[in-house]
Amino acid sequence: MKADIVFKYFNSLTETQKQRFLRLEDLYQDWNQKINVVSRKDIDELYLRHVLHSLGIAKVQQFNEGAAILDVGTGGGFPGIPLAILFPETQFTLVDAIGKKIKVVQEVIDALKLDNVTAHHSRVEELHGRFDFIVSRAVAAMPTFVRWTKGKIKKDSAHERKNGILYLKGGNLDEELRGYTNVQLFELSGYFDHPFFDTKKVVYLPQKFKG
Ligand SMILES: C[S@@+](CC[C@H](N)C(=O)[O-])C[C@H]1O[C@@H](n2cnc3c(N)ncnc32)[C@H](O)[C@@H]1O
Repeated sequence: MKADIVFKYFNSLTETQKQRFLRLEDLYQDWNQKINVVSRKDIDELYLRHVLHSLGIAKVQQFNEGAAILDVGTGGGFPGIPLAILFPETQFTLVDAIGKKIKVVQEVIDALKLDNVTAHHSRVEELHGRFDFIVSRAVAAMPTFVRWTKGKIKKDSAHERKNGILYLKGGNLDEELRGYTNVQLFELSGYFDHPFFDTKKVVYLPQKFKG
């Protein structure tokens, strides 16, 4: 069973969570035939490259009940959908600038009856509201991303860690992250034993407030 790789690293899932993870394969296979939201190469490795990778954020930060999380540029729903399955008491907002991607995300939300997720067709710069954490993968370089999401993080923290950005990135980030003195990198190879994660990281950038 392909979802086993997820169950191996998240071994205290409820039956509902397991069933939801298991359904992702059929849902994405089906939707990908109609609208290409996940690259053809990656769809065969959905649980490794998309689901488990998304859940790497959860190894770094557990989200509290009632917390608000924004997934910027969610595409087909990553990392937002796997995280919303894992944290059913946390509220997730998934946003993407491309309508057909949000249509797929909405179909997945409906099929799984995920009542803790809302999906919006919008550029993030035009979205209102404030969130505890902003999560993302493969959307923009950090300086652009920080500019787009400015003013969207709540000042008061509901978690031990300060509110901020949790971004899934790979490769050498020295150049891109130069100038962010408060950034922290978490190597996913420390949590998941598979070559796919060799260069993968969660980049945590705490929100800075003036005054
Ligand atoms: C490479 S895809 C990544 C999708 C998903 N995060 C993943 O990792 O599978 C980048 C996505 O970001 C979206 N995007 C880019 N700029 C955006 C913006 N300013 N606001 C909202 N979505 C944006 C694009 O429409 C696209 O779906």
